[in-house]
Amino acid sequence: MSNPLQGAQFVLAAHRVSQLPADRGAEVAFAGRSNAGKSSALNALTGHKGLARTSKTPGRTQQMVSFSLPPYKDVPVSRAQDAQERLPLAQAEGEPSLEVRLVDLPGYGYAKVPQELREHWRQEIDRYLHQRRSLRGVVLIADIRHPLKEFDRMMLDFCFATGLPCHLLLTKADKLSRNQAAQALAAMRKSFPDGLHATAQVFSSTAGTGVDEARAAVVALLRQPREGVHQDR
Ligand SMILES: Nc1nc2c(ncn2[C@@H]2O[C@H](COP(=O)(O)OP(=O)(O)OP(=O)(O)O)[C@@H](O)[C@H]2O)c(=O)[nH]1
Repeated sequence: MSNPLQGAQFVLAAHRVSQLPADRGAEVAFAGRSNAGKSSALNALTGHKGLARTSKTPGRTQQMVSFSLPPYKDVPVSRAQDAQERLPLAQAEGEPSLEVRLVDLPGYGYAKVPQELREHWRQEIDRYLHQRRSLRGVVLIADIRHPLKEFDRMMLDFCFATGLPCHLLLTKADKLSRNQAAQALAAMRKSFPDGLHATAQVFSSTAGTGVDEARAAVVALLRQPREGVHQDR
């Protein structure tokens, strides 16, 4: 299967939402606690090993990092058809281009990050989720071996409250047997409240488990019409 997320390129790393690329087109944010495996997942999904830095030291991702999918960047509307054949997007009327981005949000919850910086990111992530009009959905990455933590719950609560779609990657599945992983997934799905616009899957960057499914989920999020997302975000 060809990779619809191939060719992702680093655009910029931002310390504030205001420093991110212009808020147009469509983007999907990758969120998760520090060390959950977010950078590894981004690398696996884009098929680009060195795209997001991976680290054995938790807390490395302390910036919002924006990646573009080049074929759709600055595609004039006259060529929209071409681009849509490759990654059909719900294009808002008057949209100047088909910019598509993935955004790596800072890993949350690493104890060694100074309190001041943690508070900064709590505020910026909140601002990002509430204000970013091009945001079509969130990929939440969590370690399949552990129950969801406060940050993960907050993210799901936010999605529930605003109607923002979420796809949960239960990663590091290679650390469990297939049966254990399936049970963890079933339990997770069961815990979703009715009305939460969320999907979940088993994933492993190391073993390549669930990569095609996750790519399809990201494309599905990018294709969400803007109206599908609650207007009061
Ligand atoms: N076994 C296993 N290890 C993984 C997997 N994904 C990531 N890891 C390991 O988990 C650690 C953290 O991975 P990262 O991808 O850097 O995690 P992150 O969430 O980006 O971390 P922060 O930079 O703290 O935000 C590294 O040692 C990875 O090698 C996986 O699917 N299986």
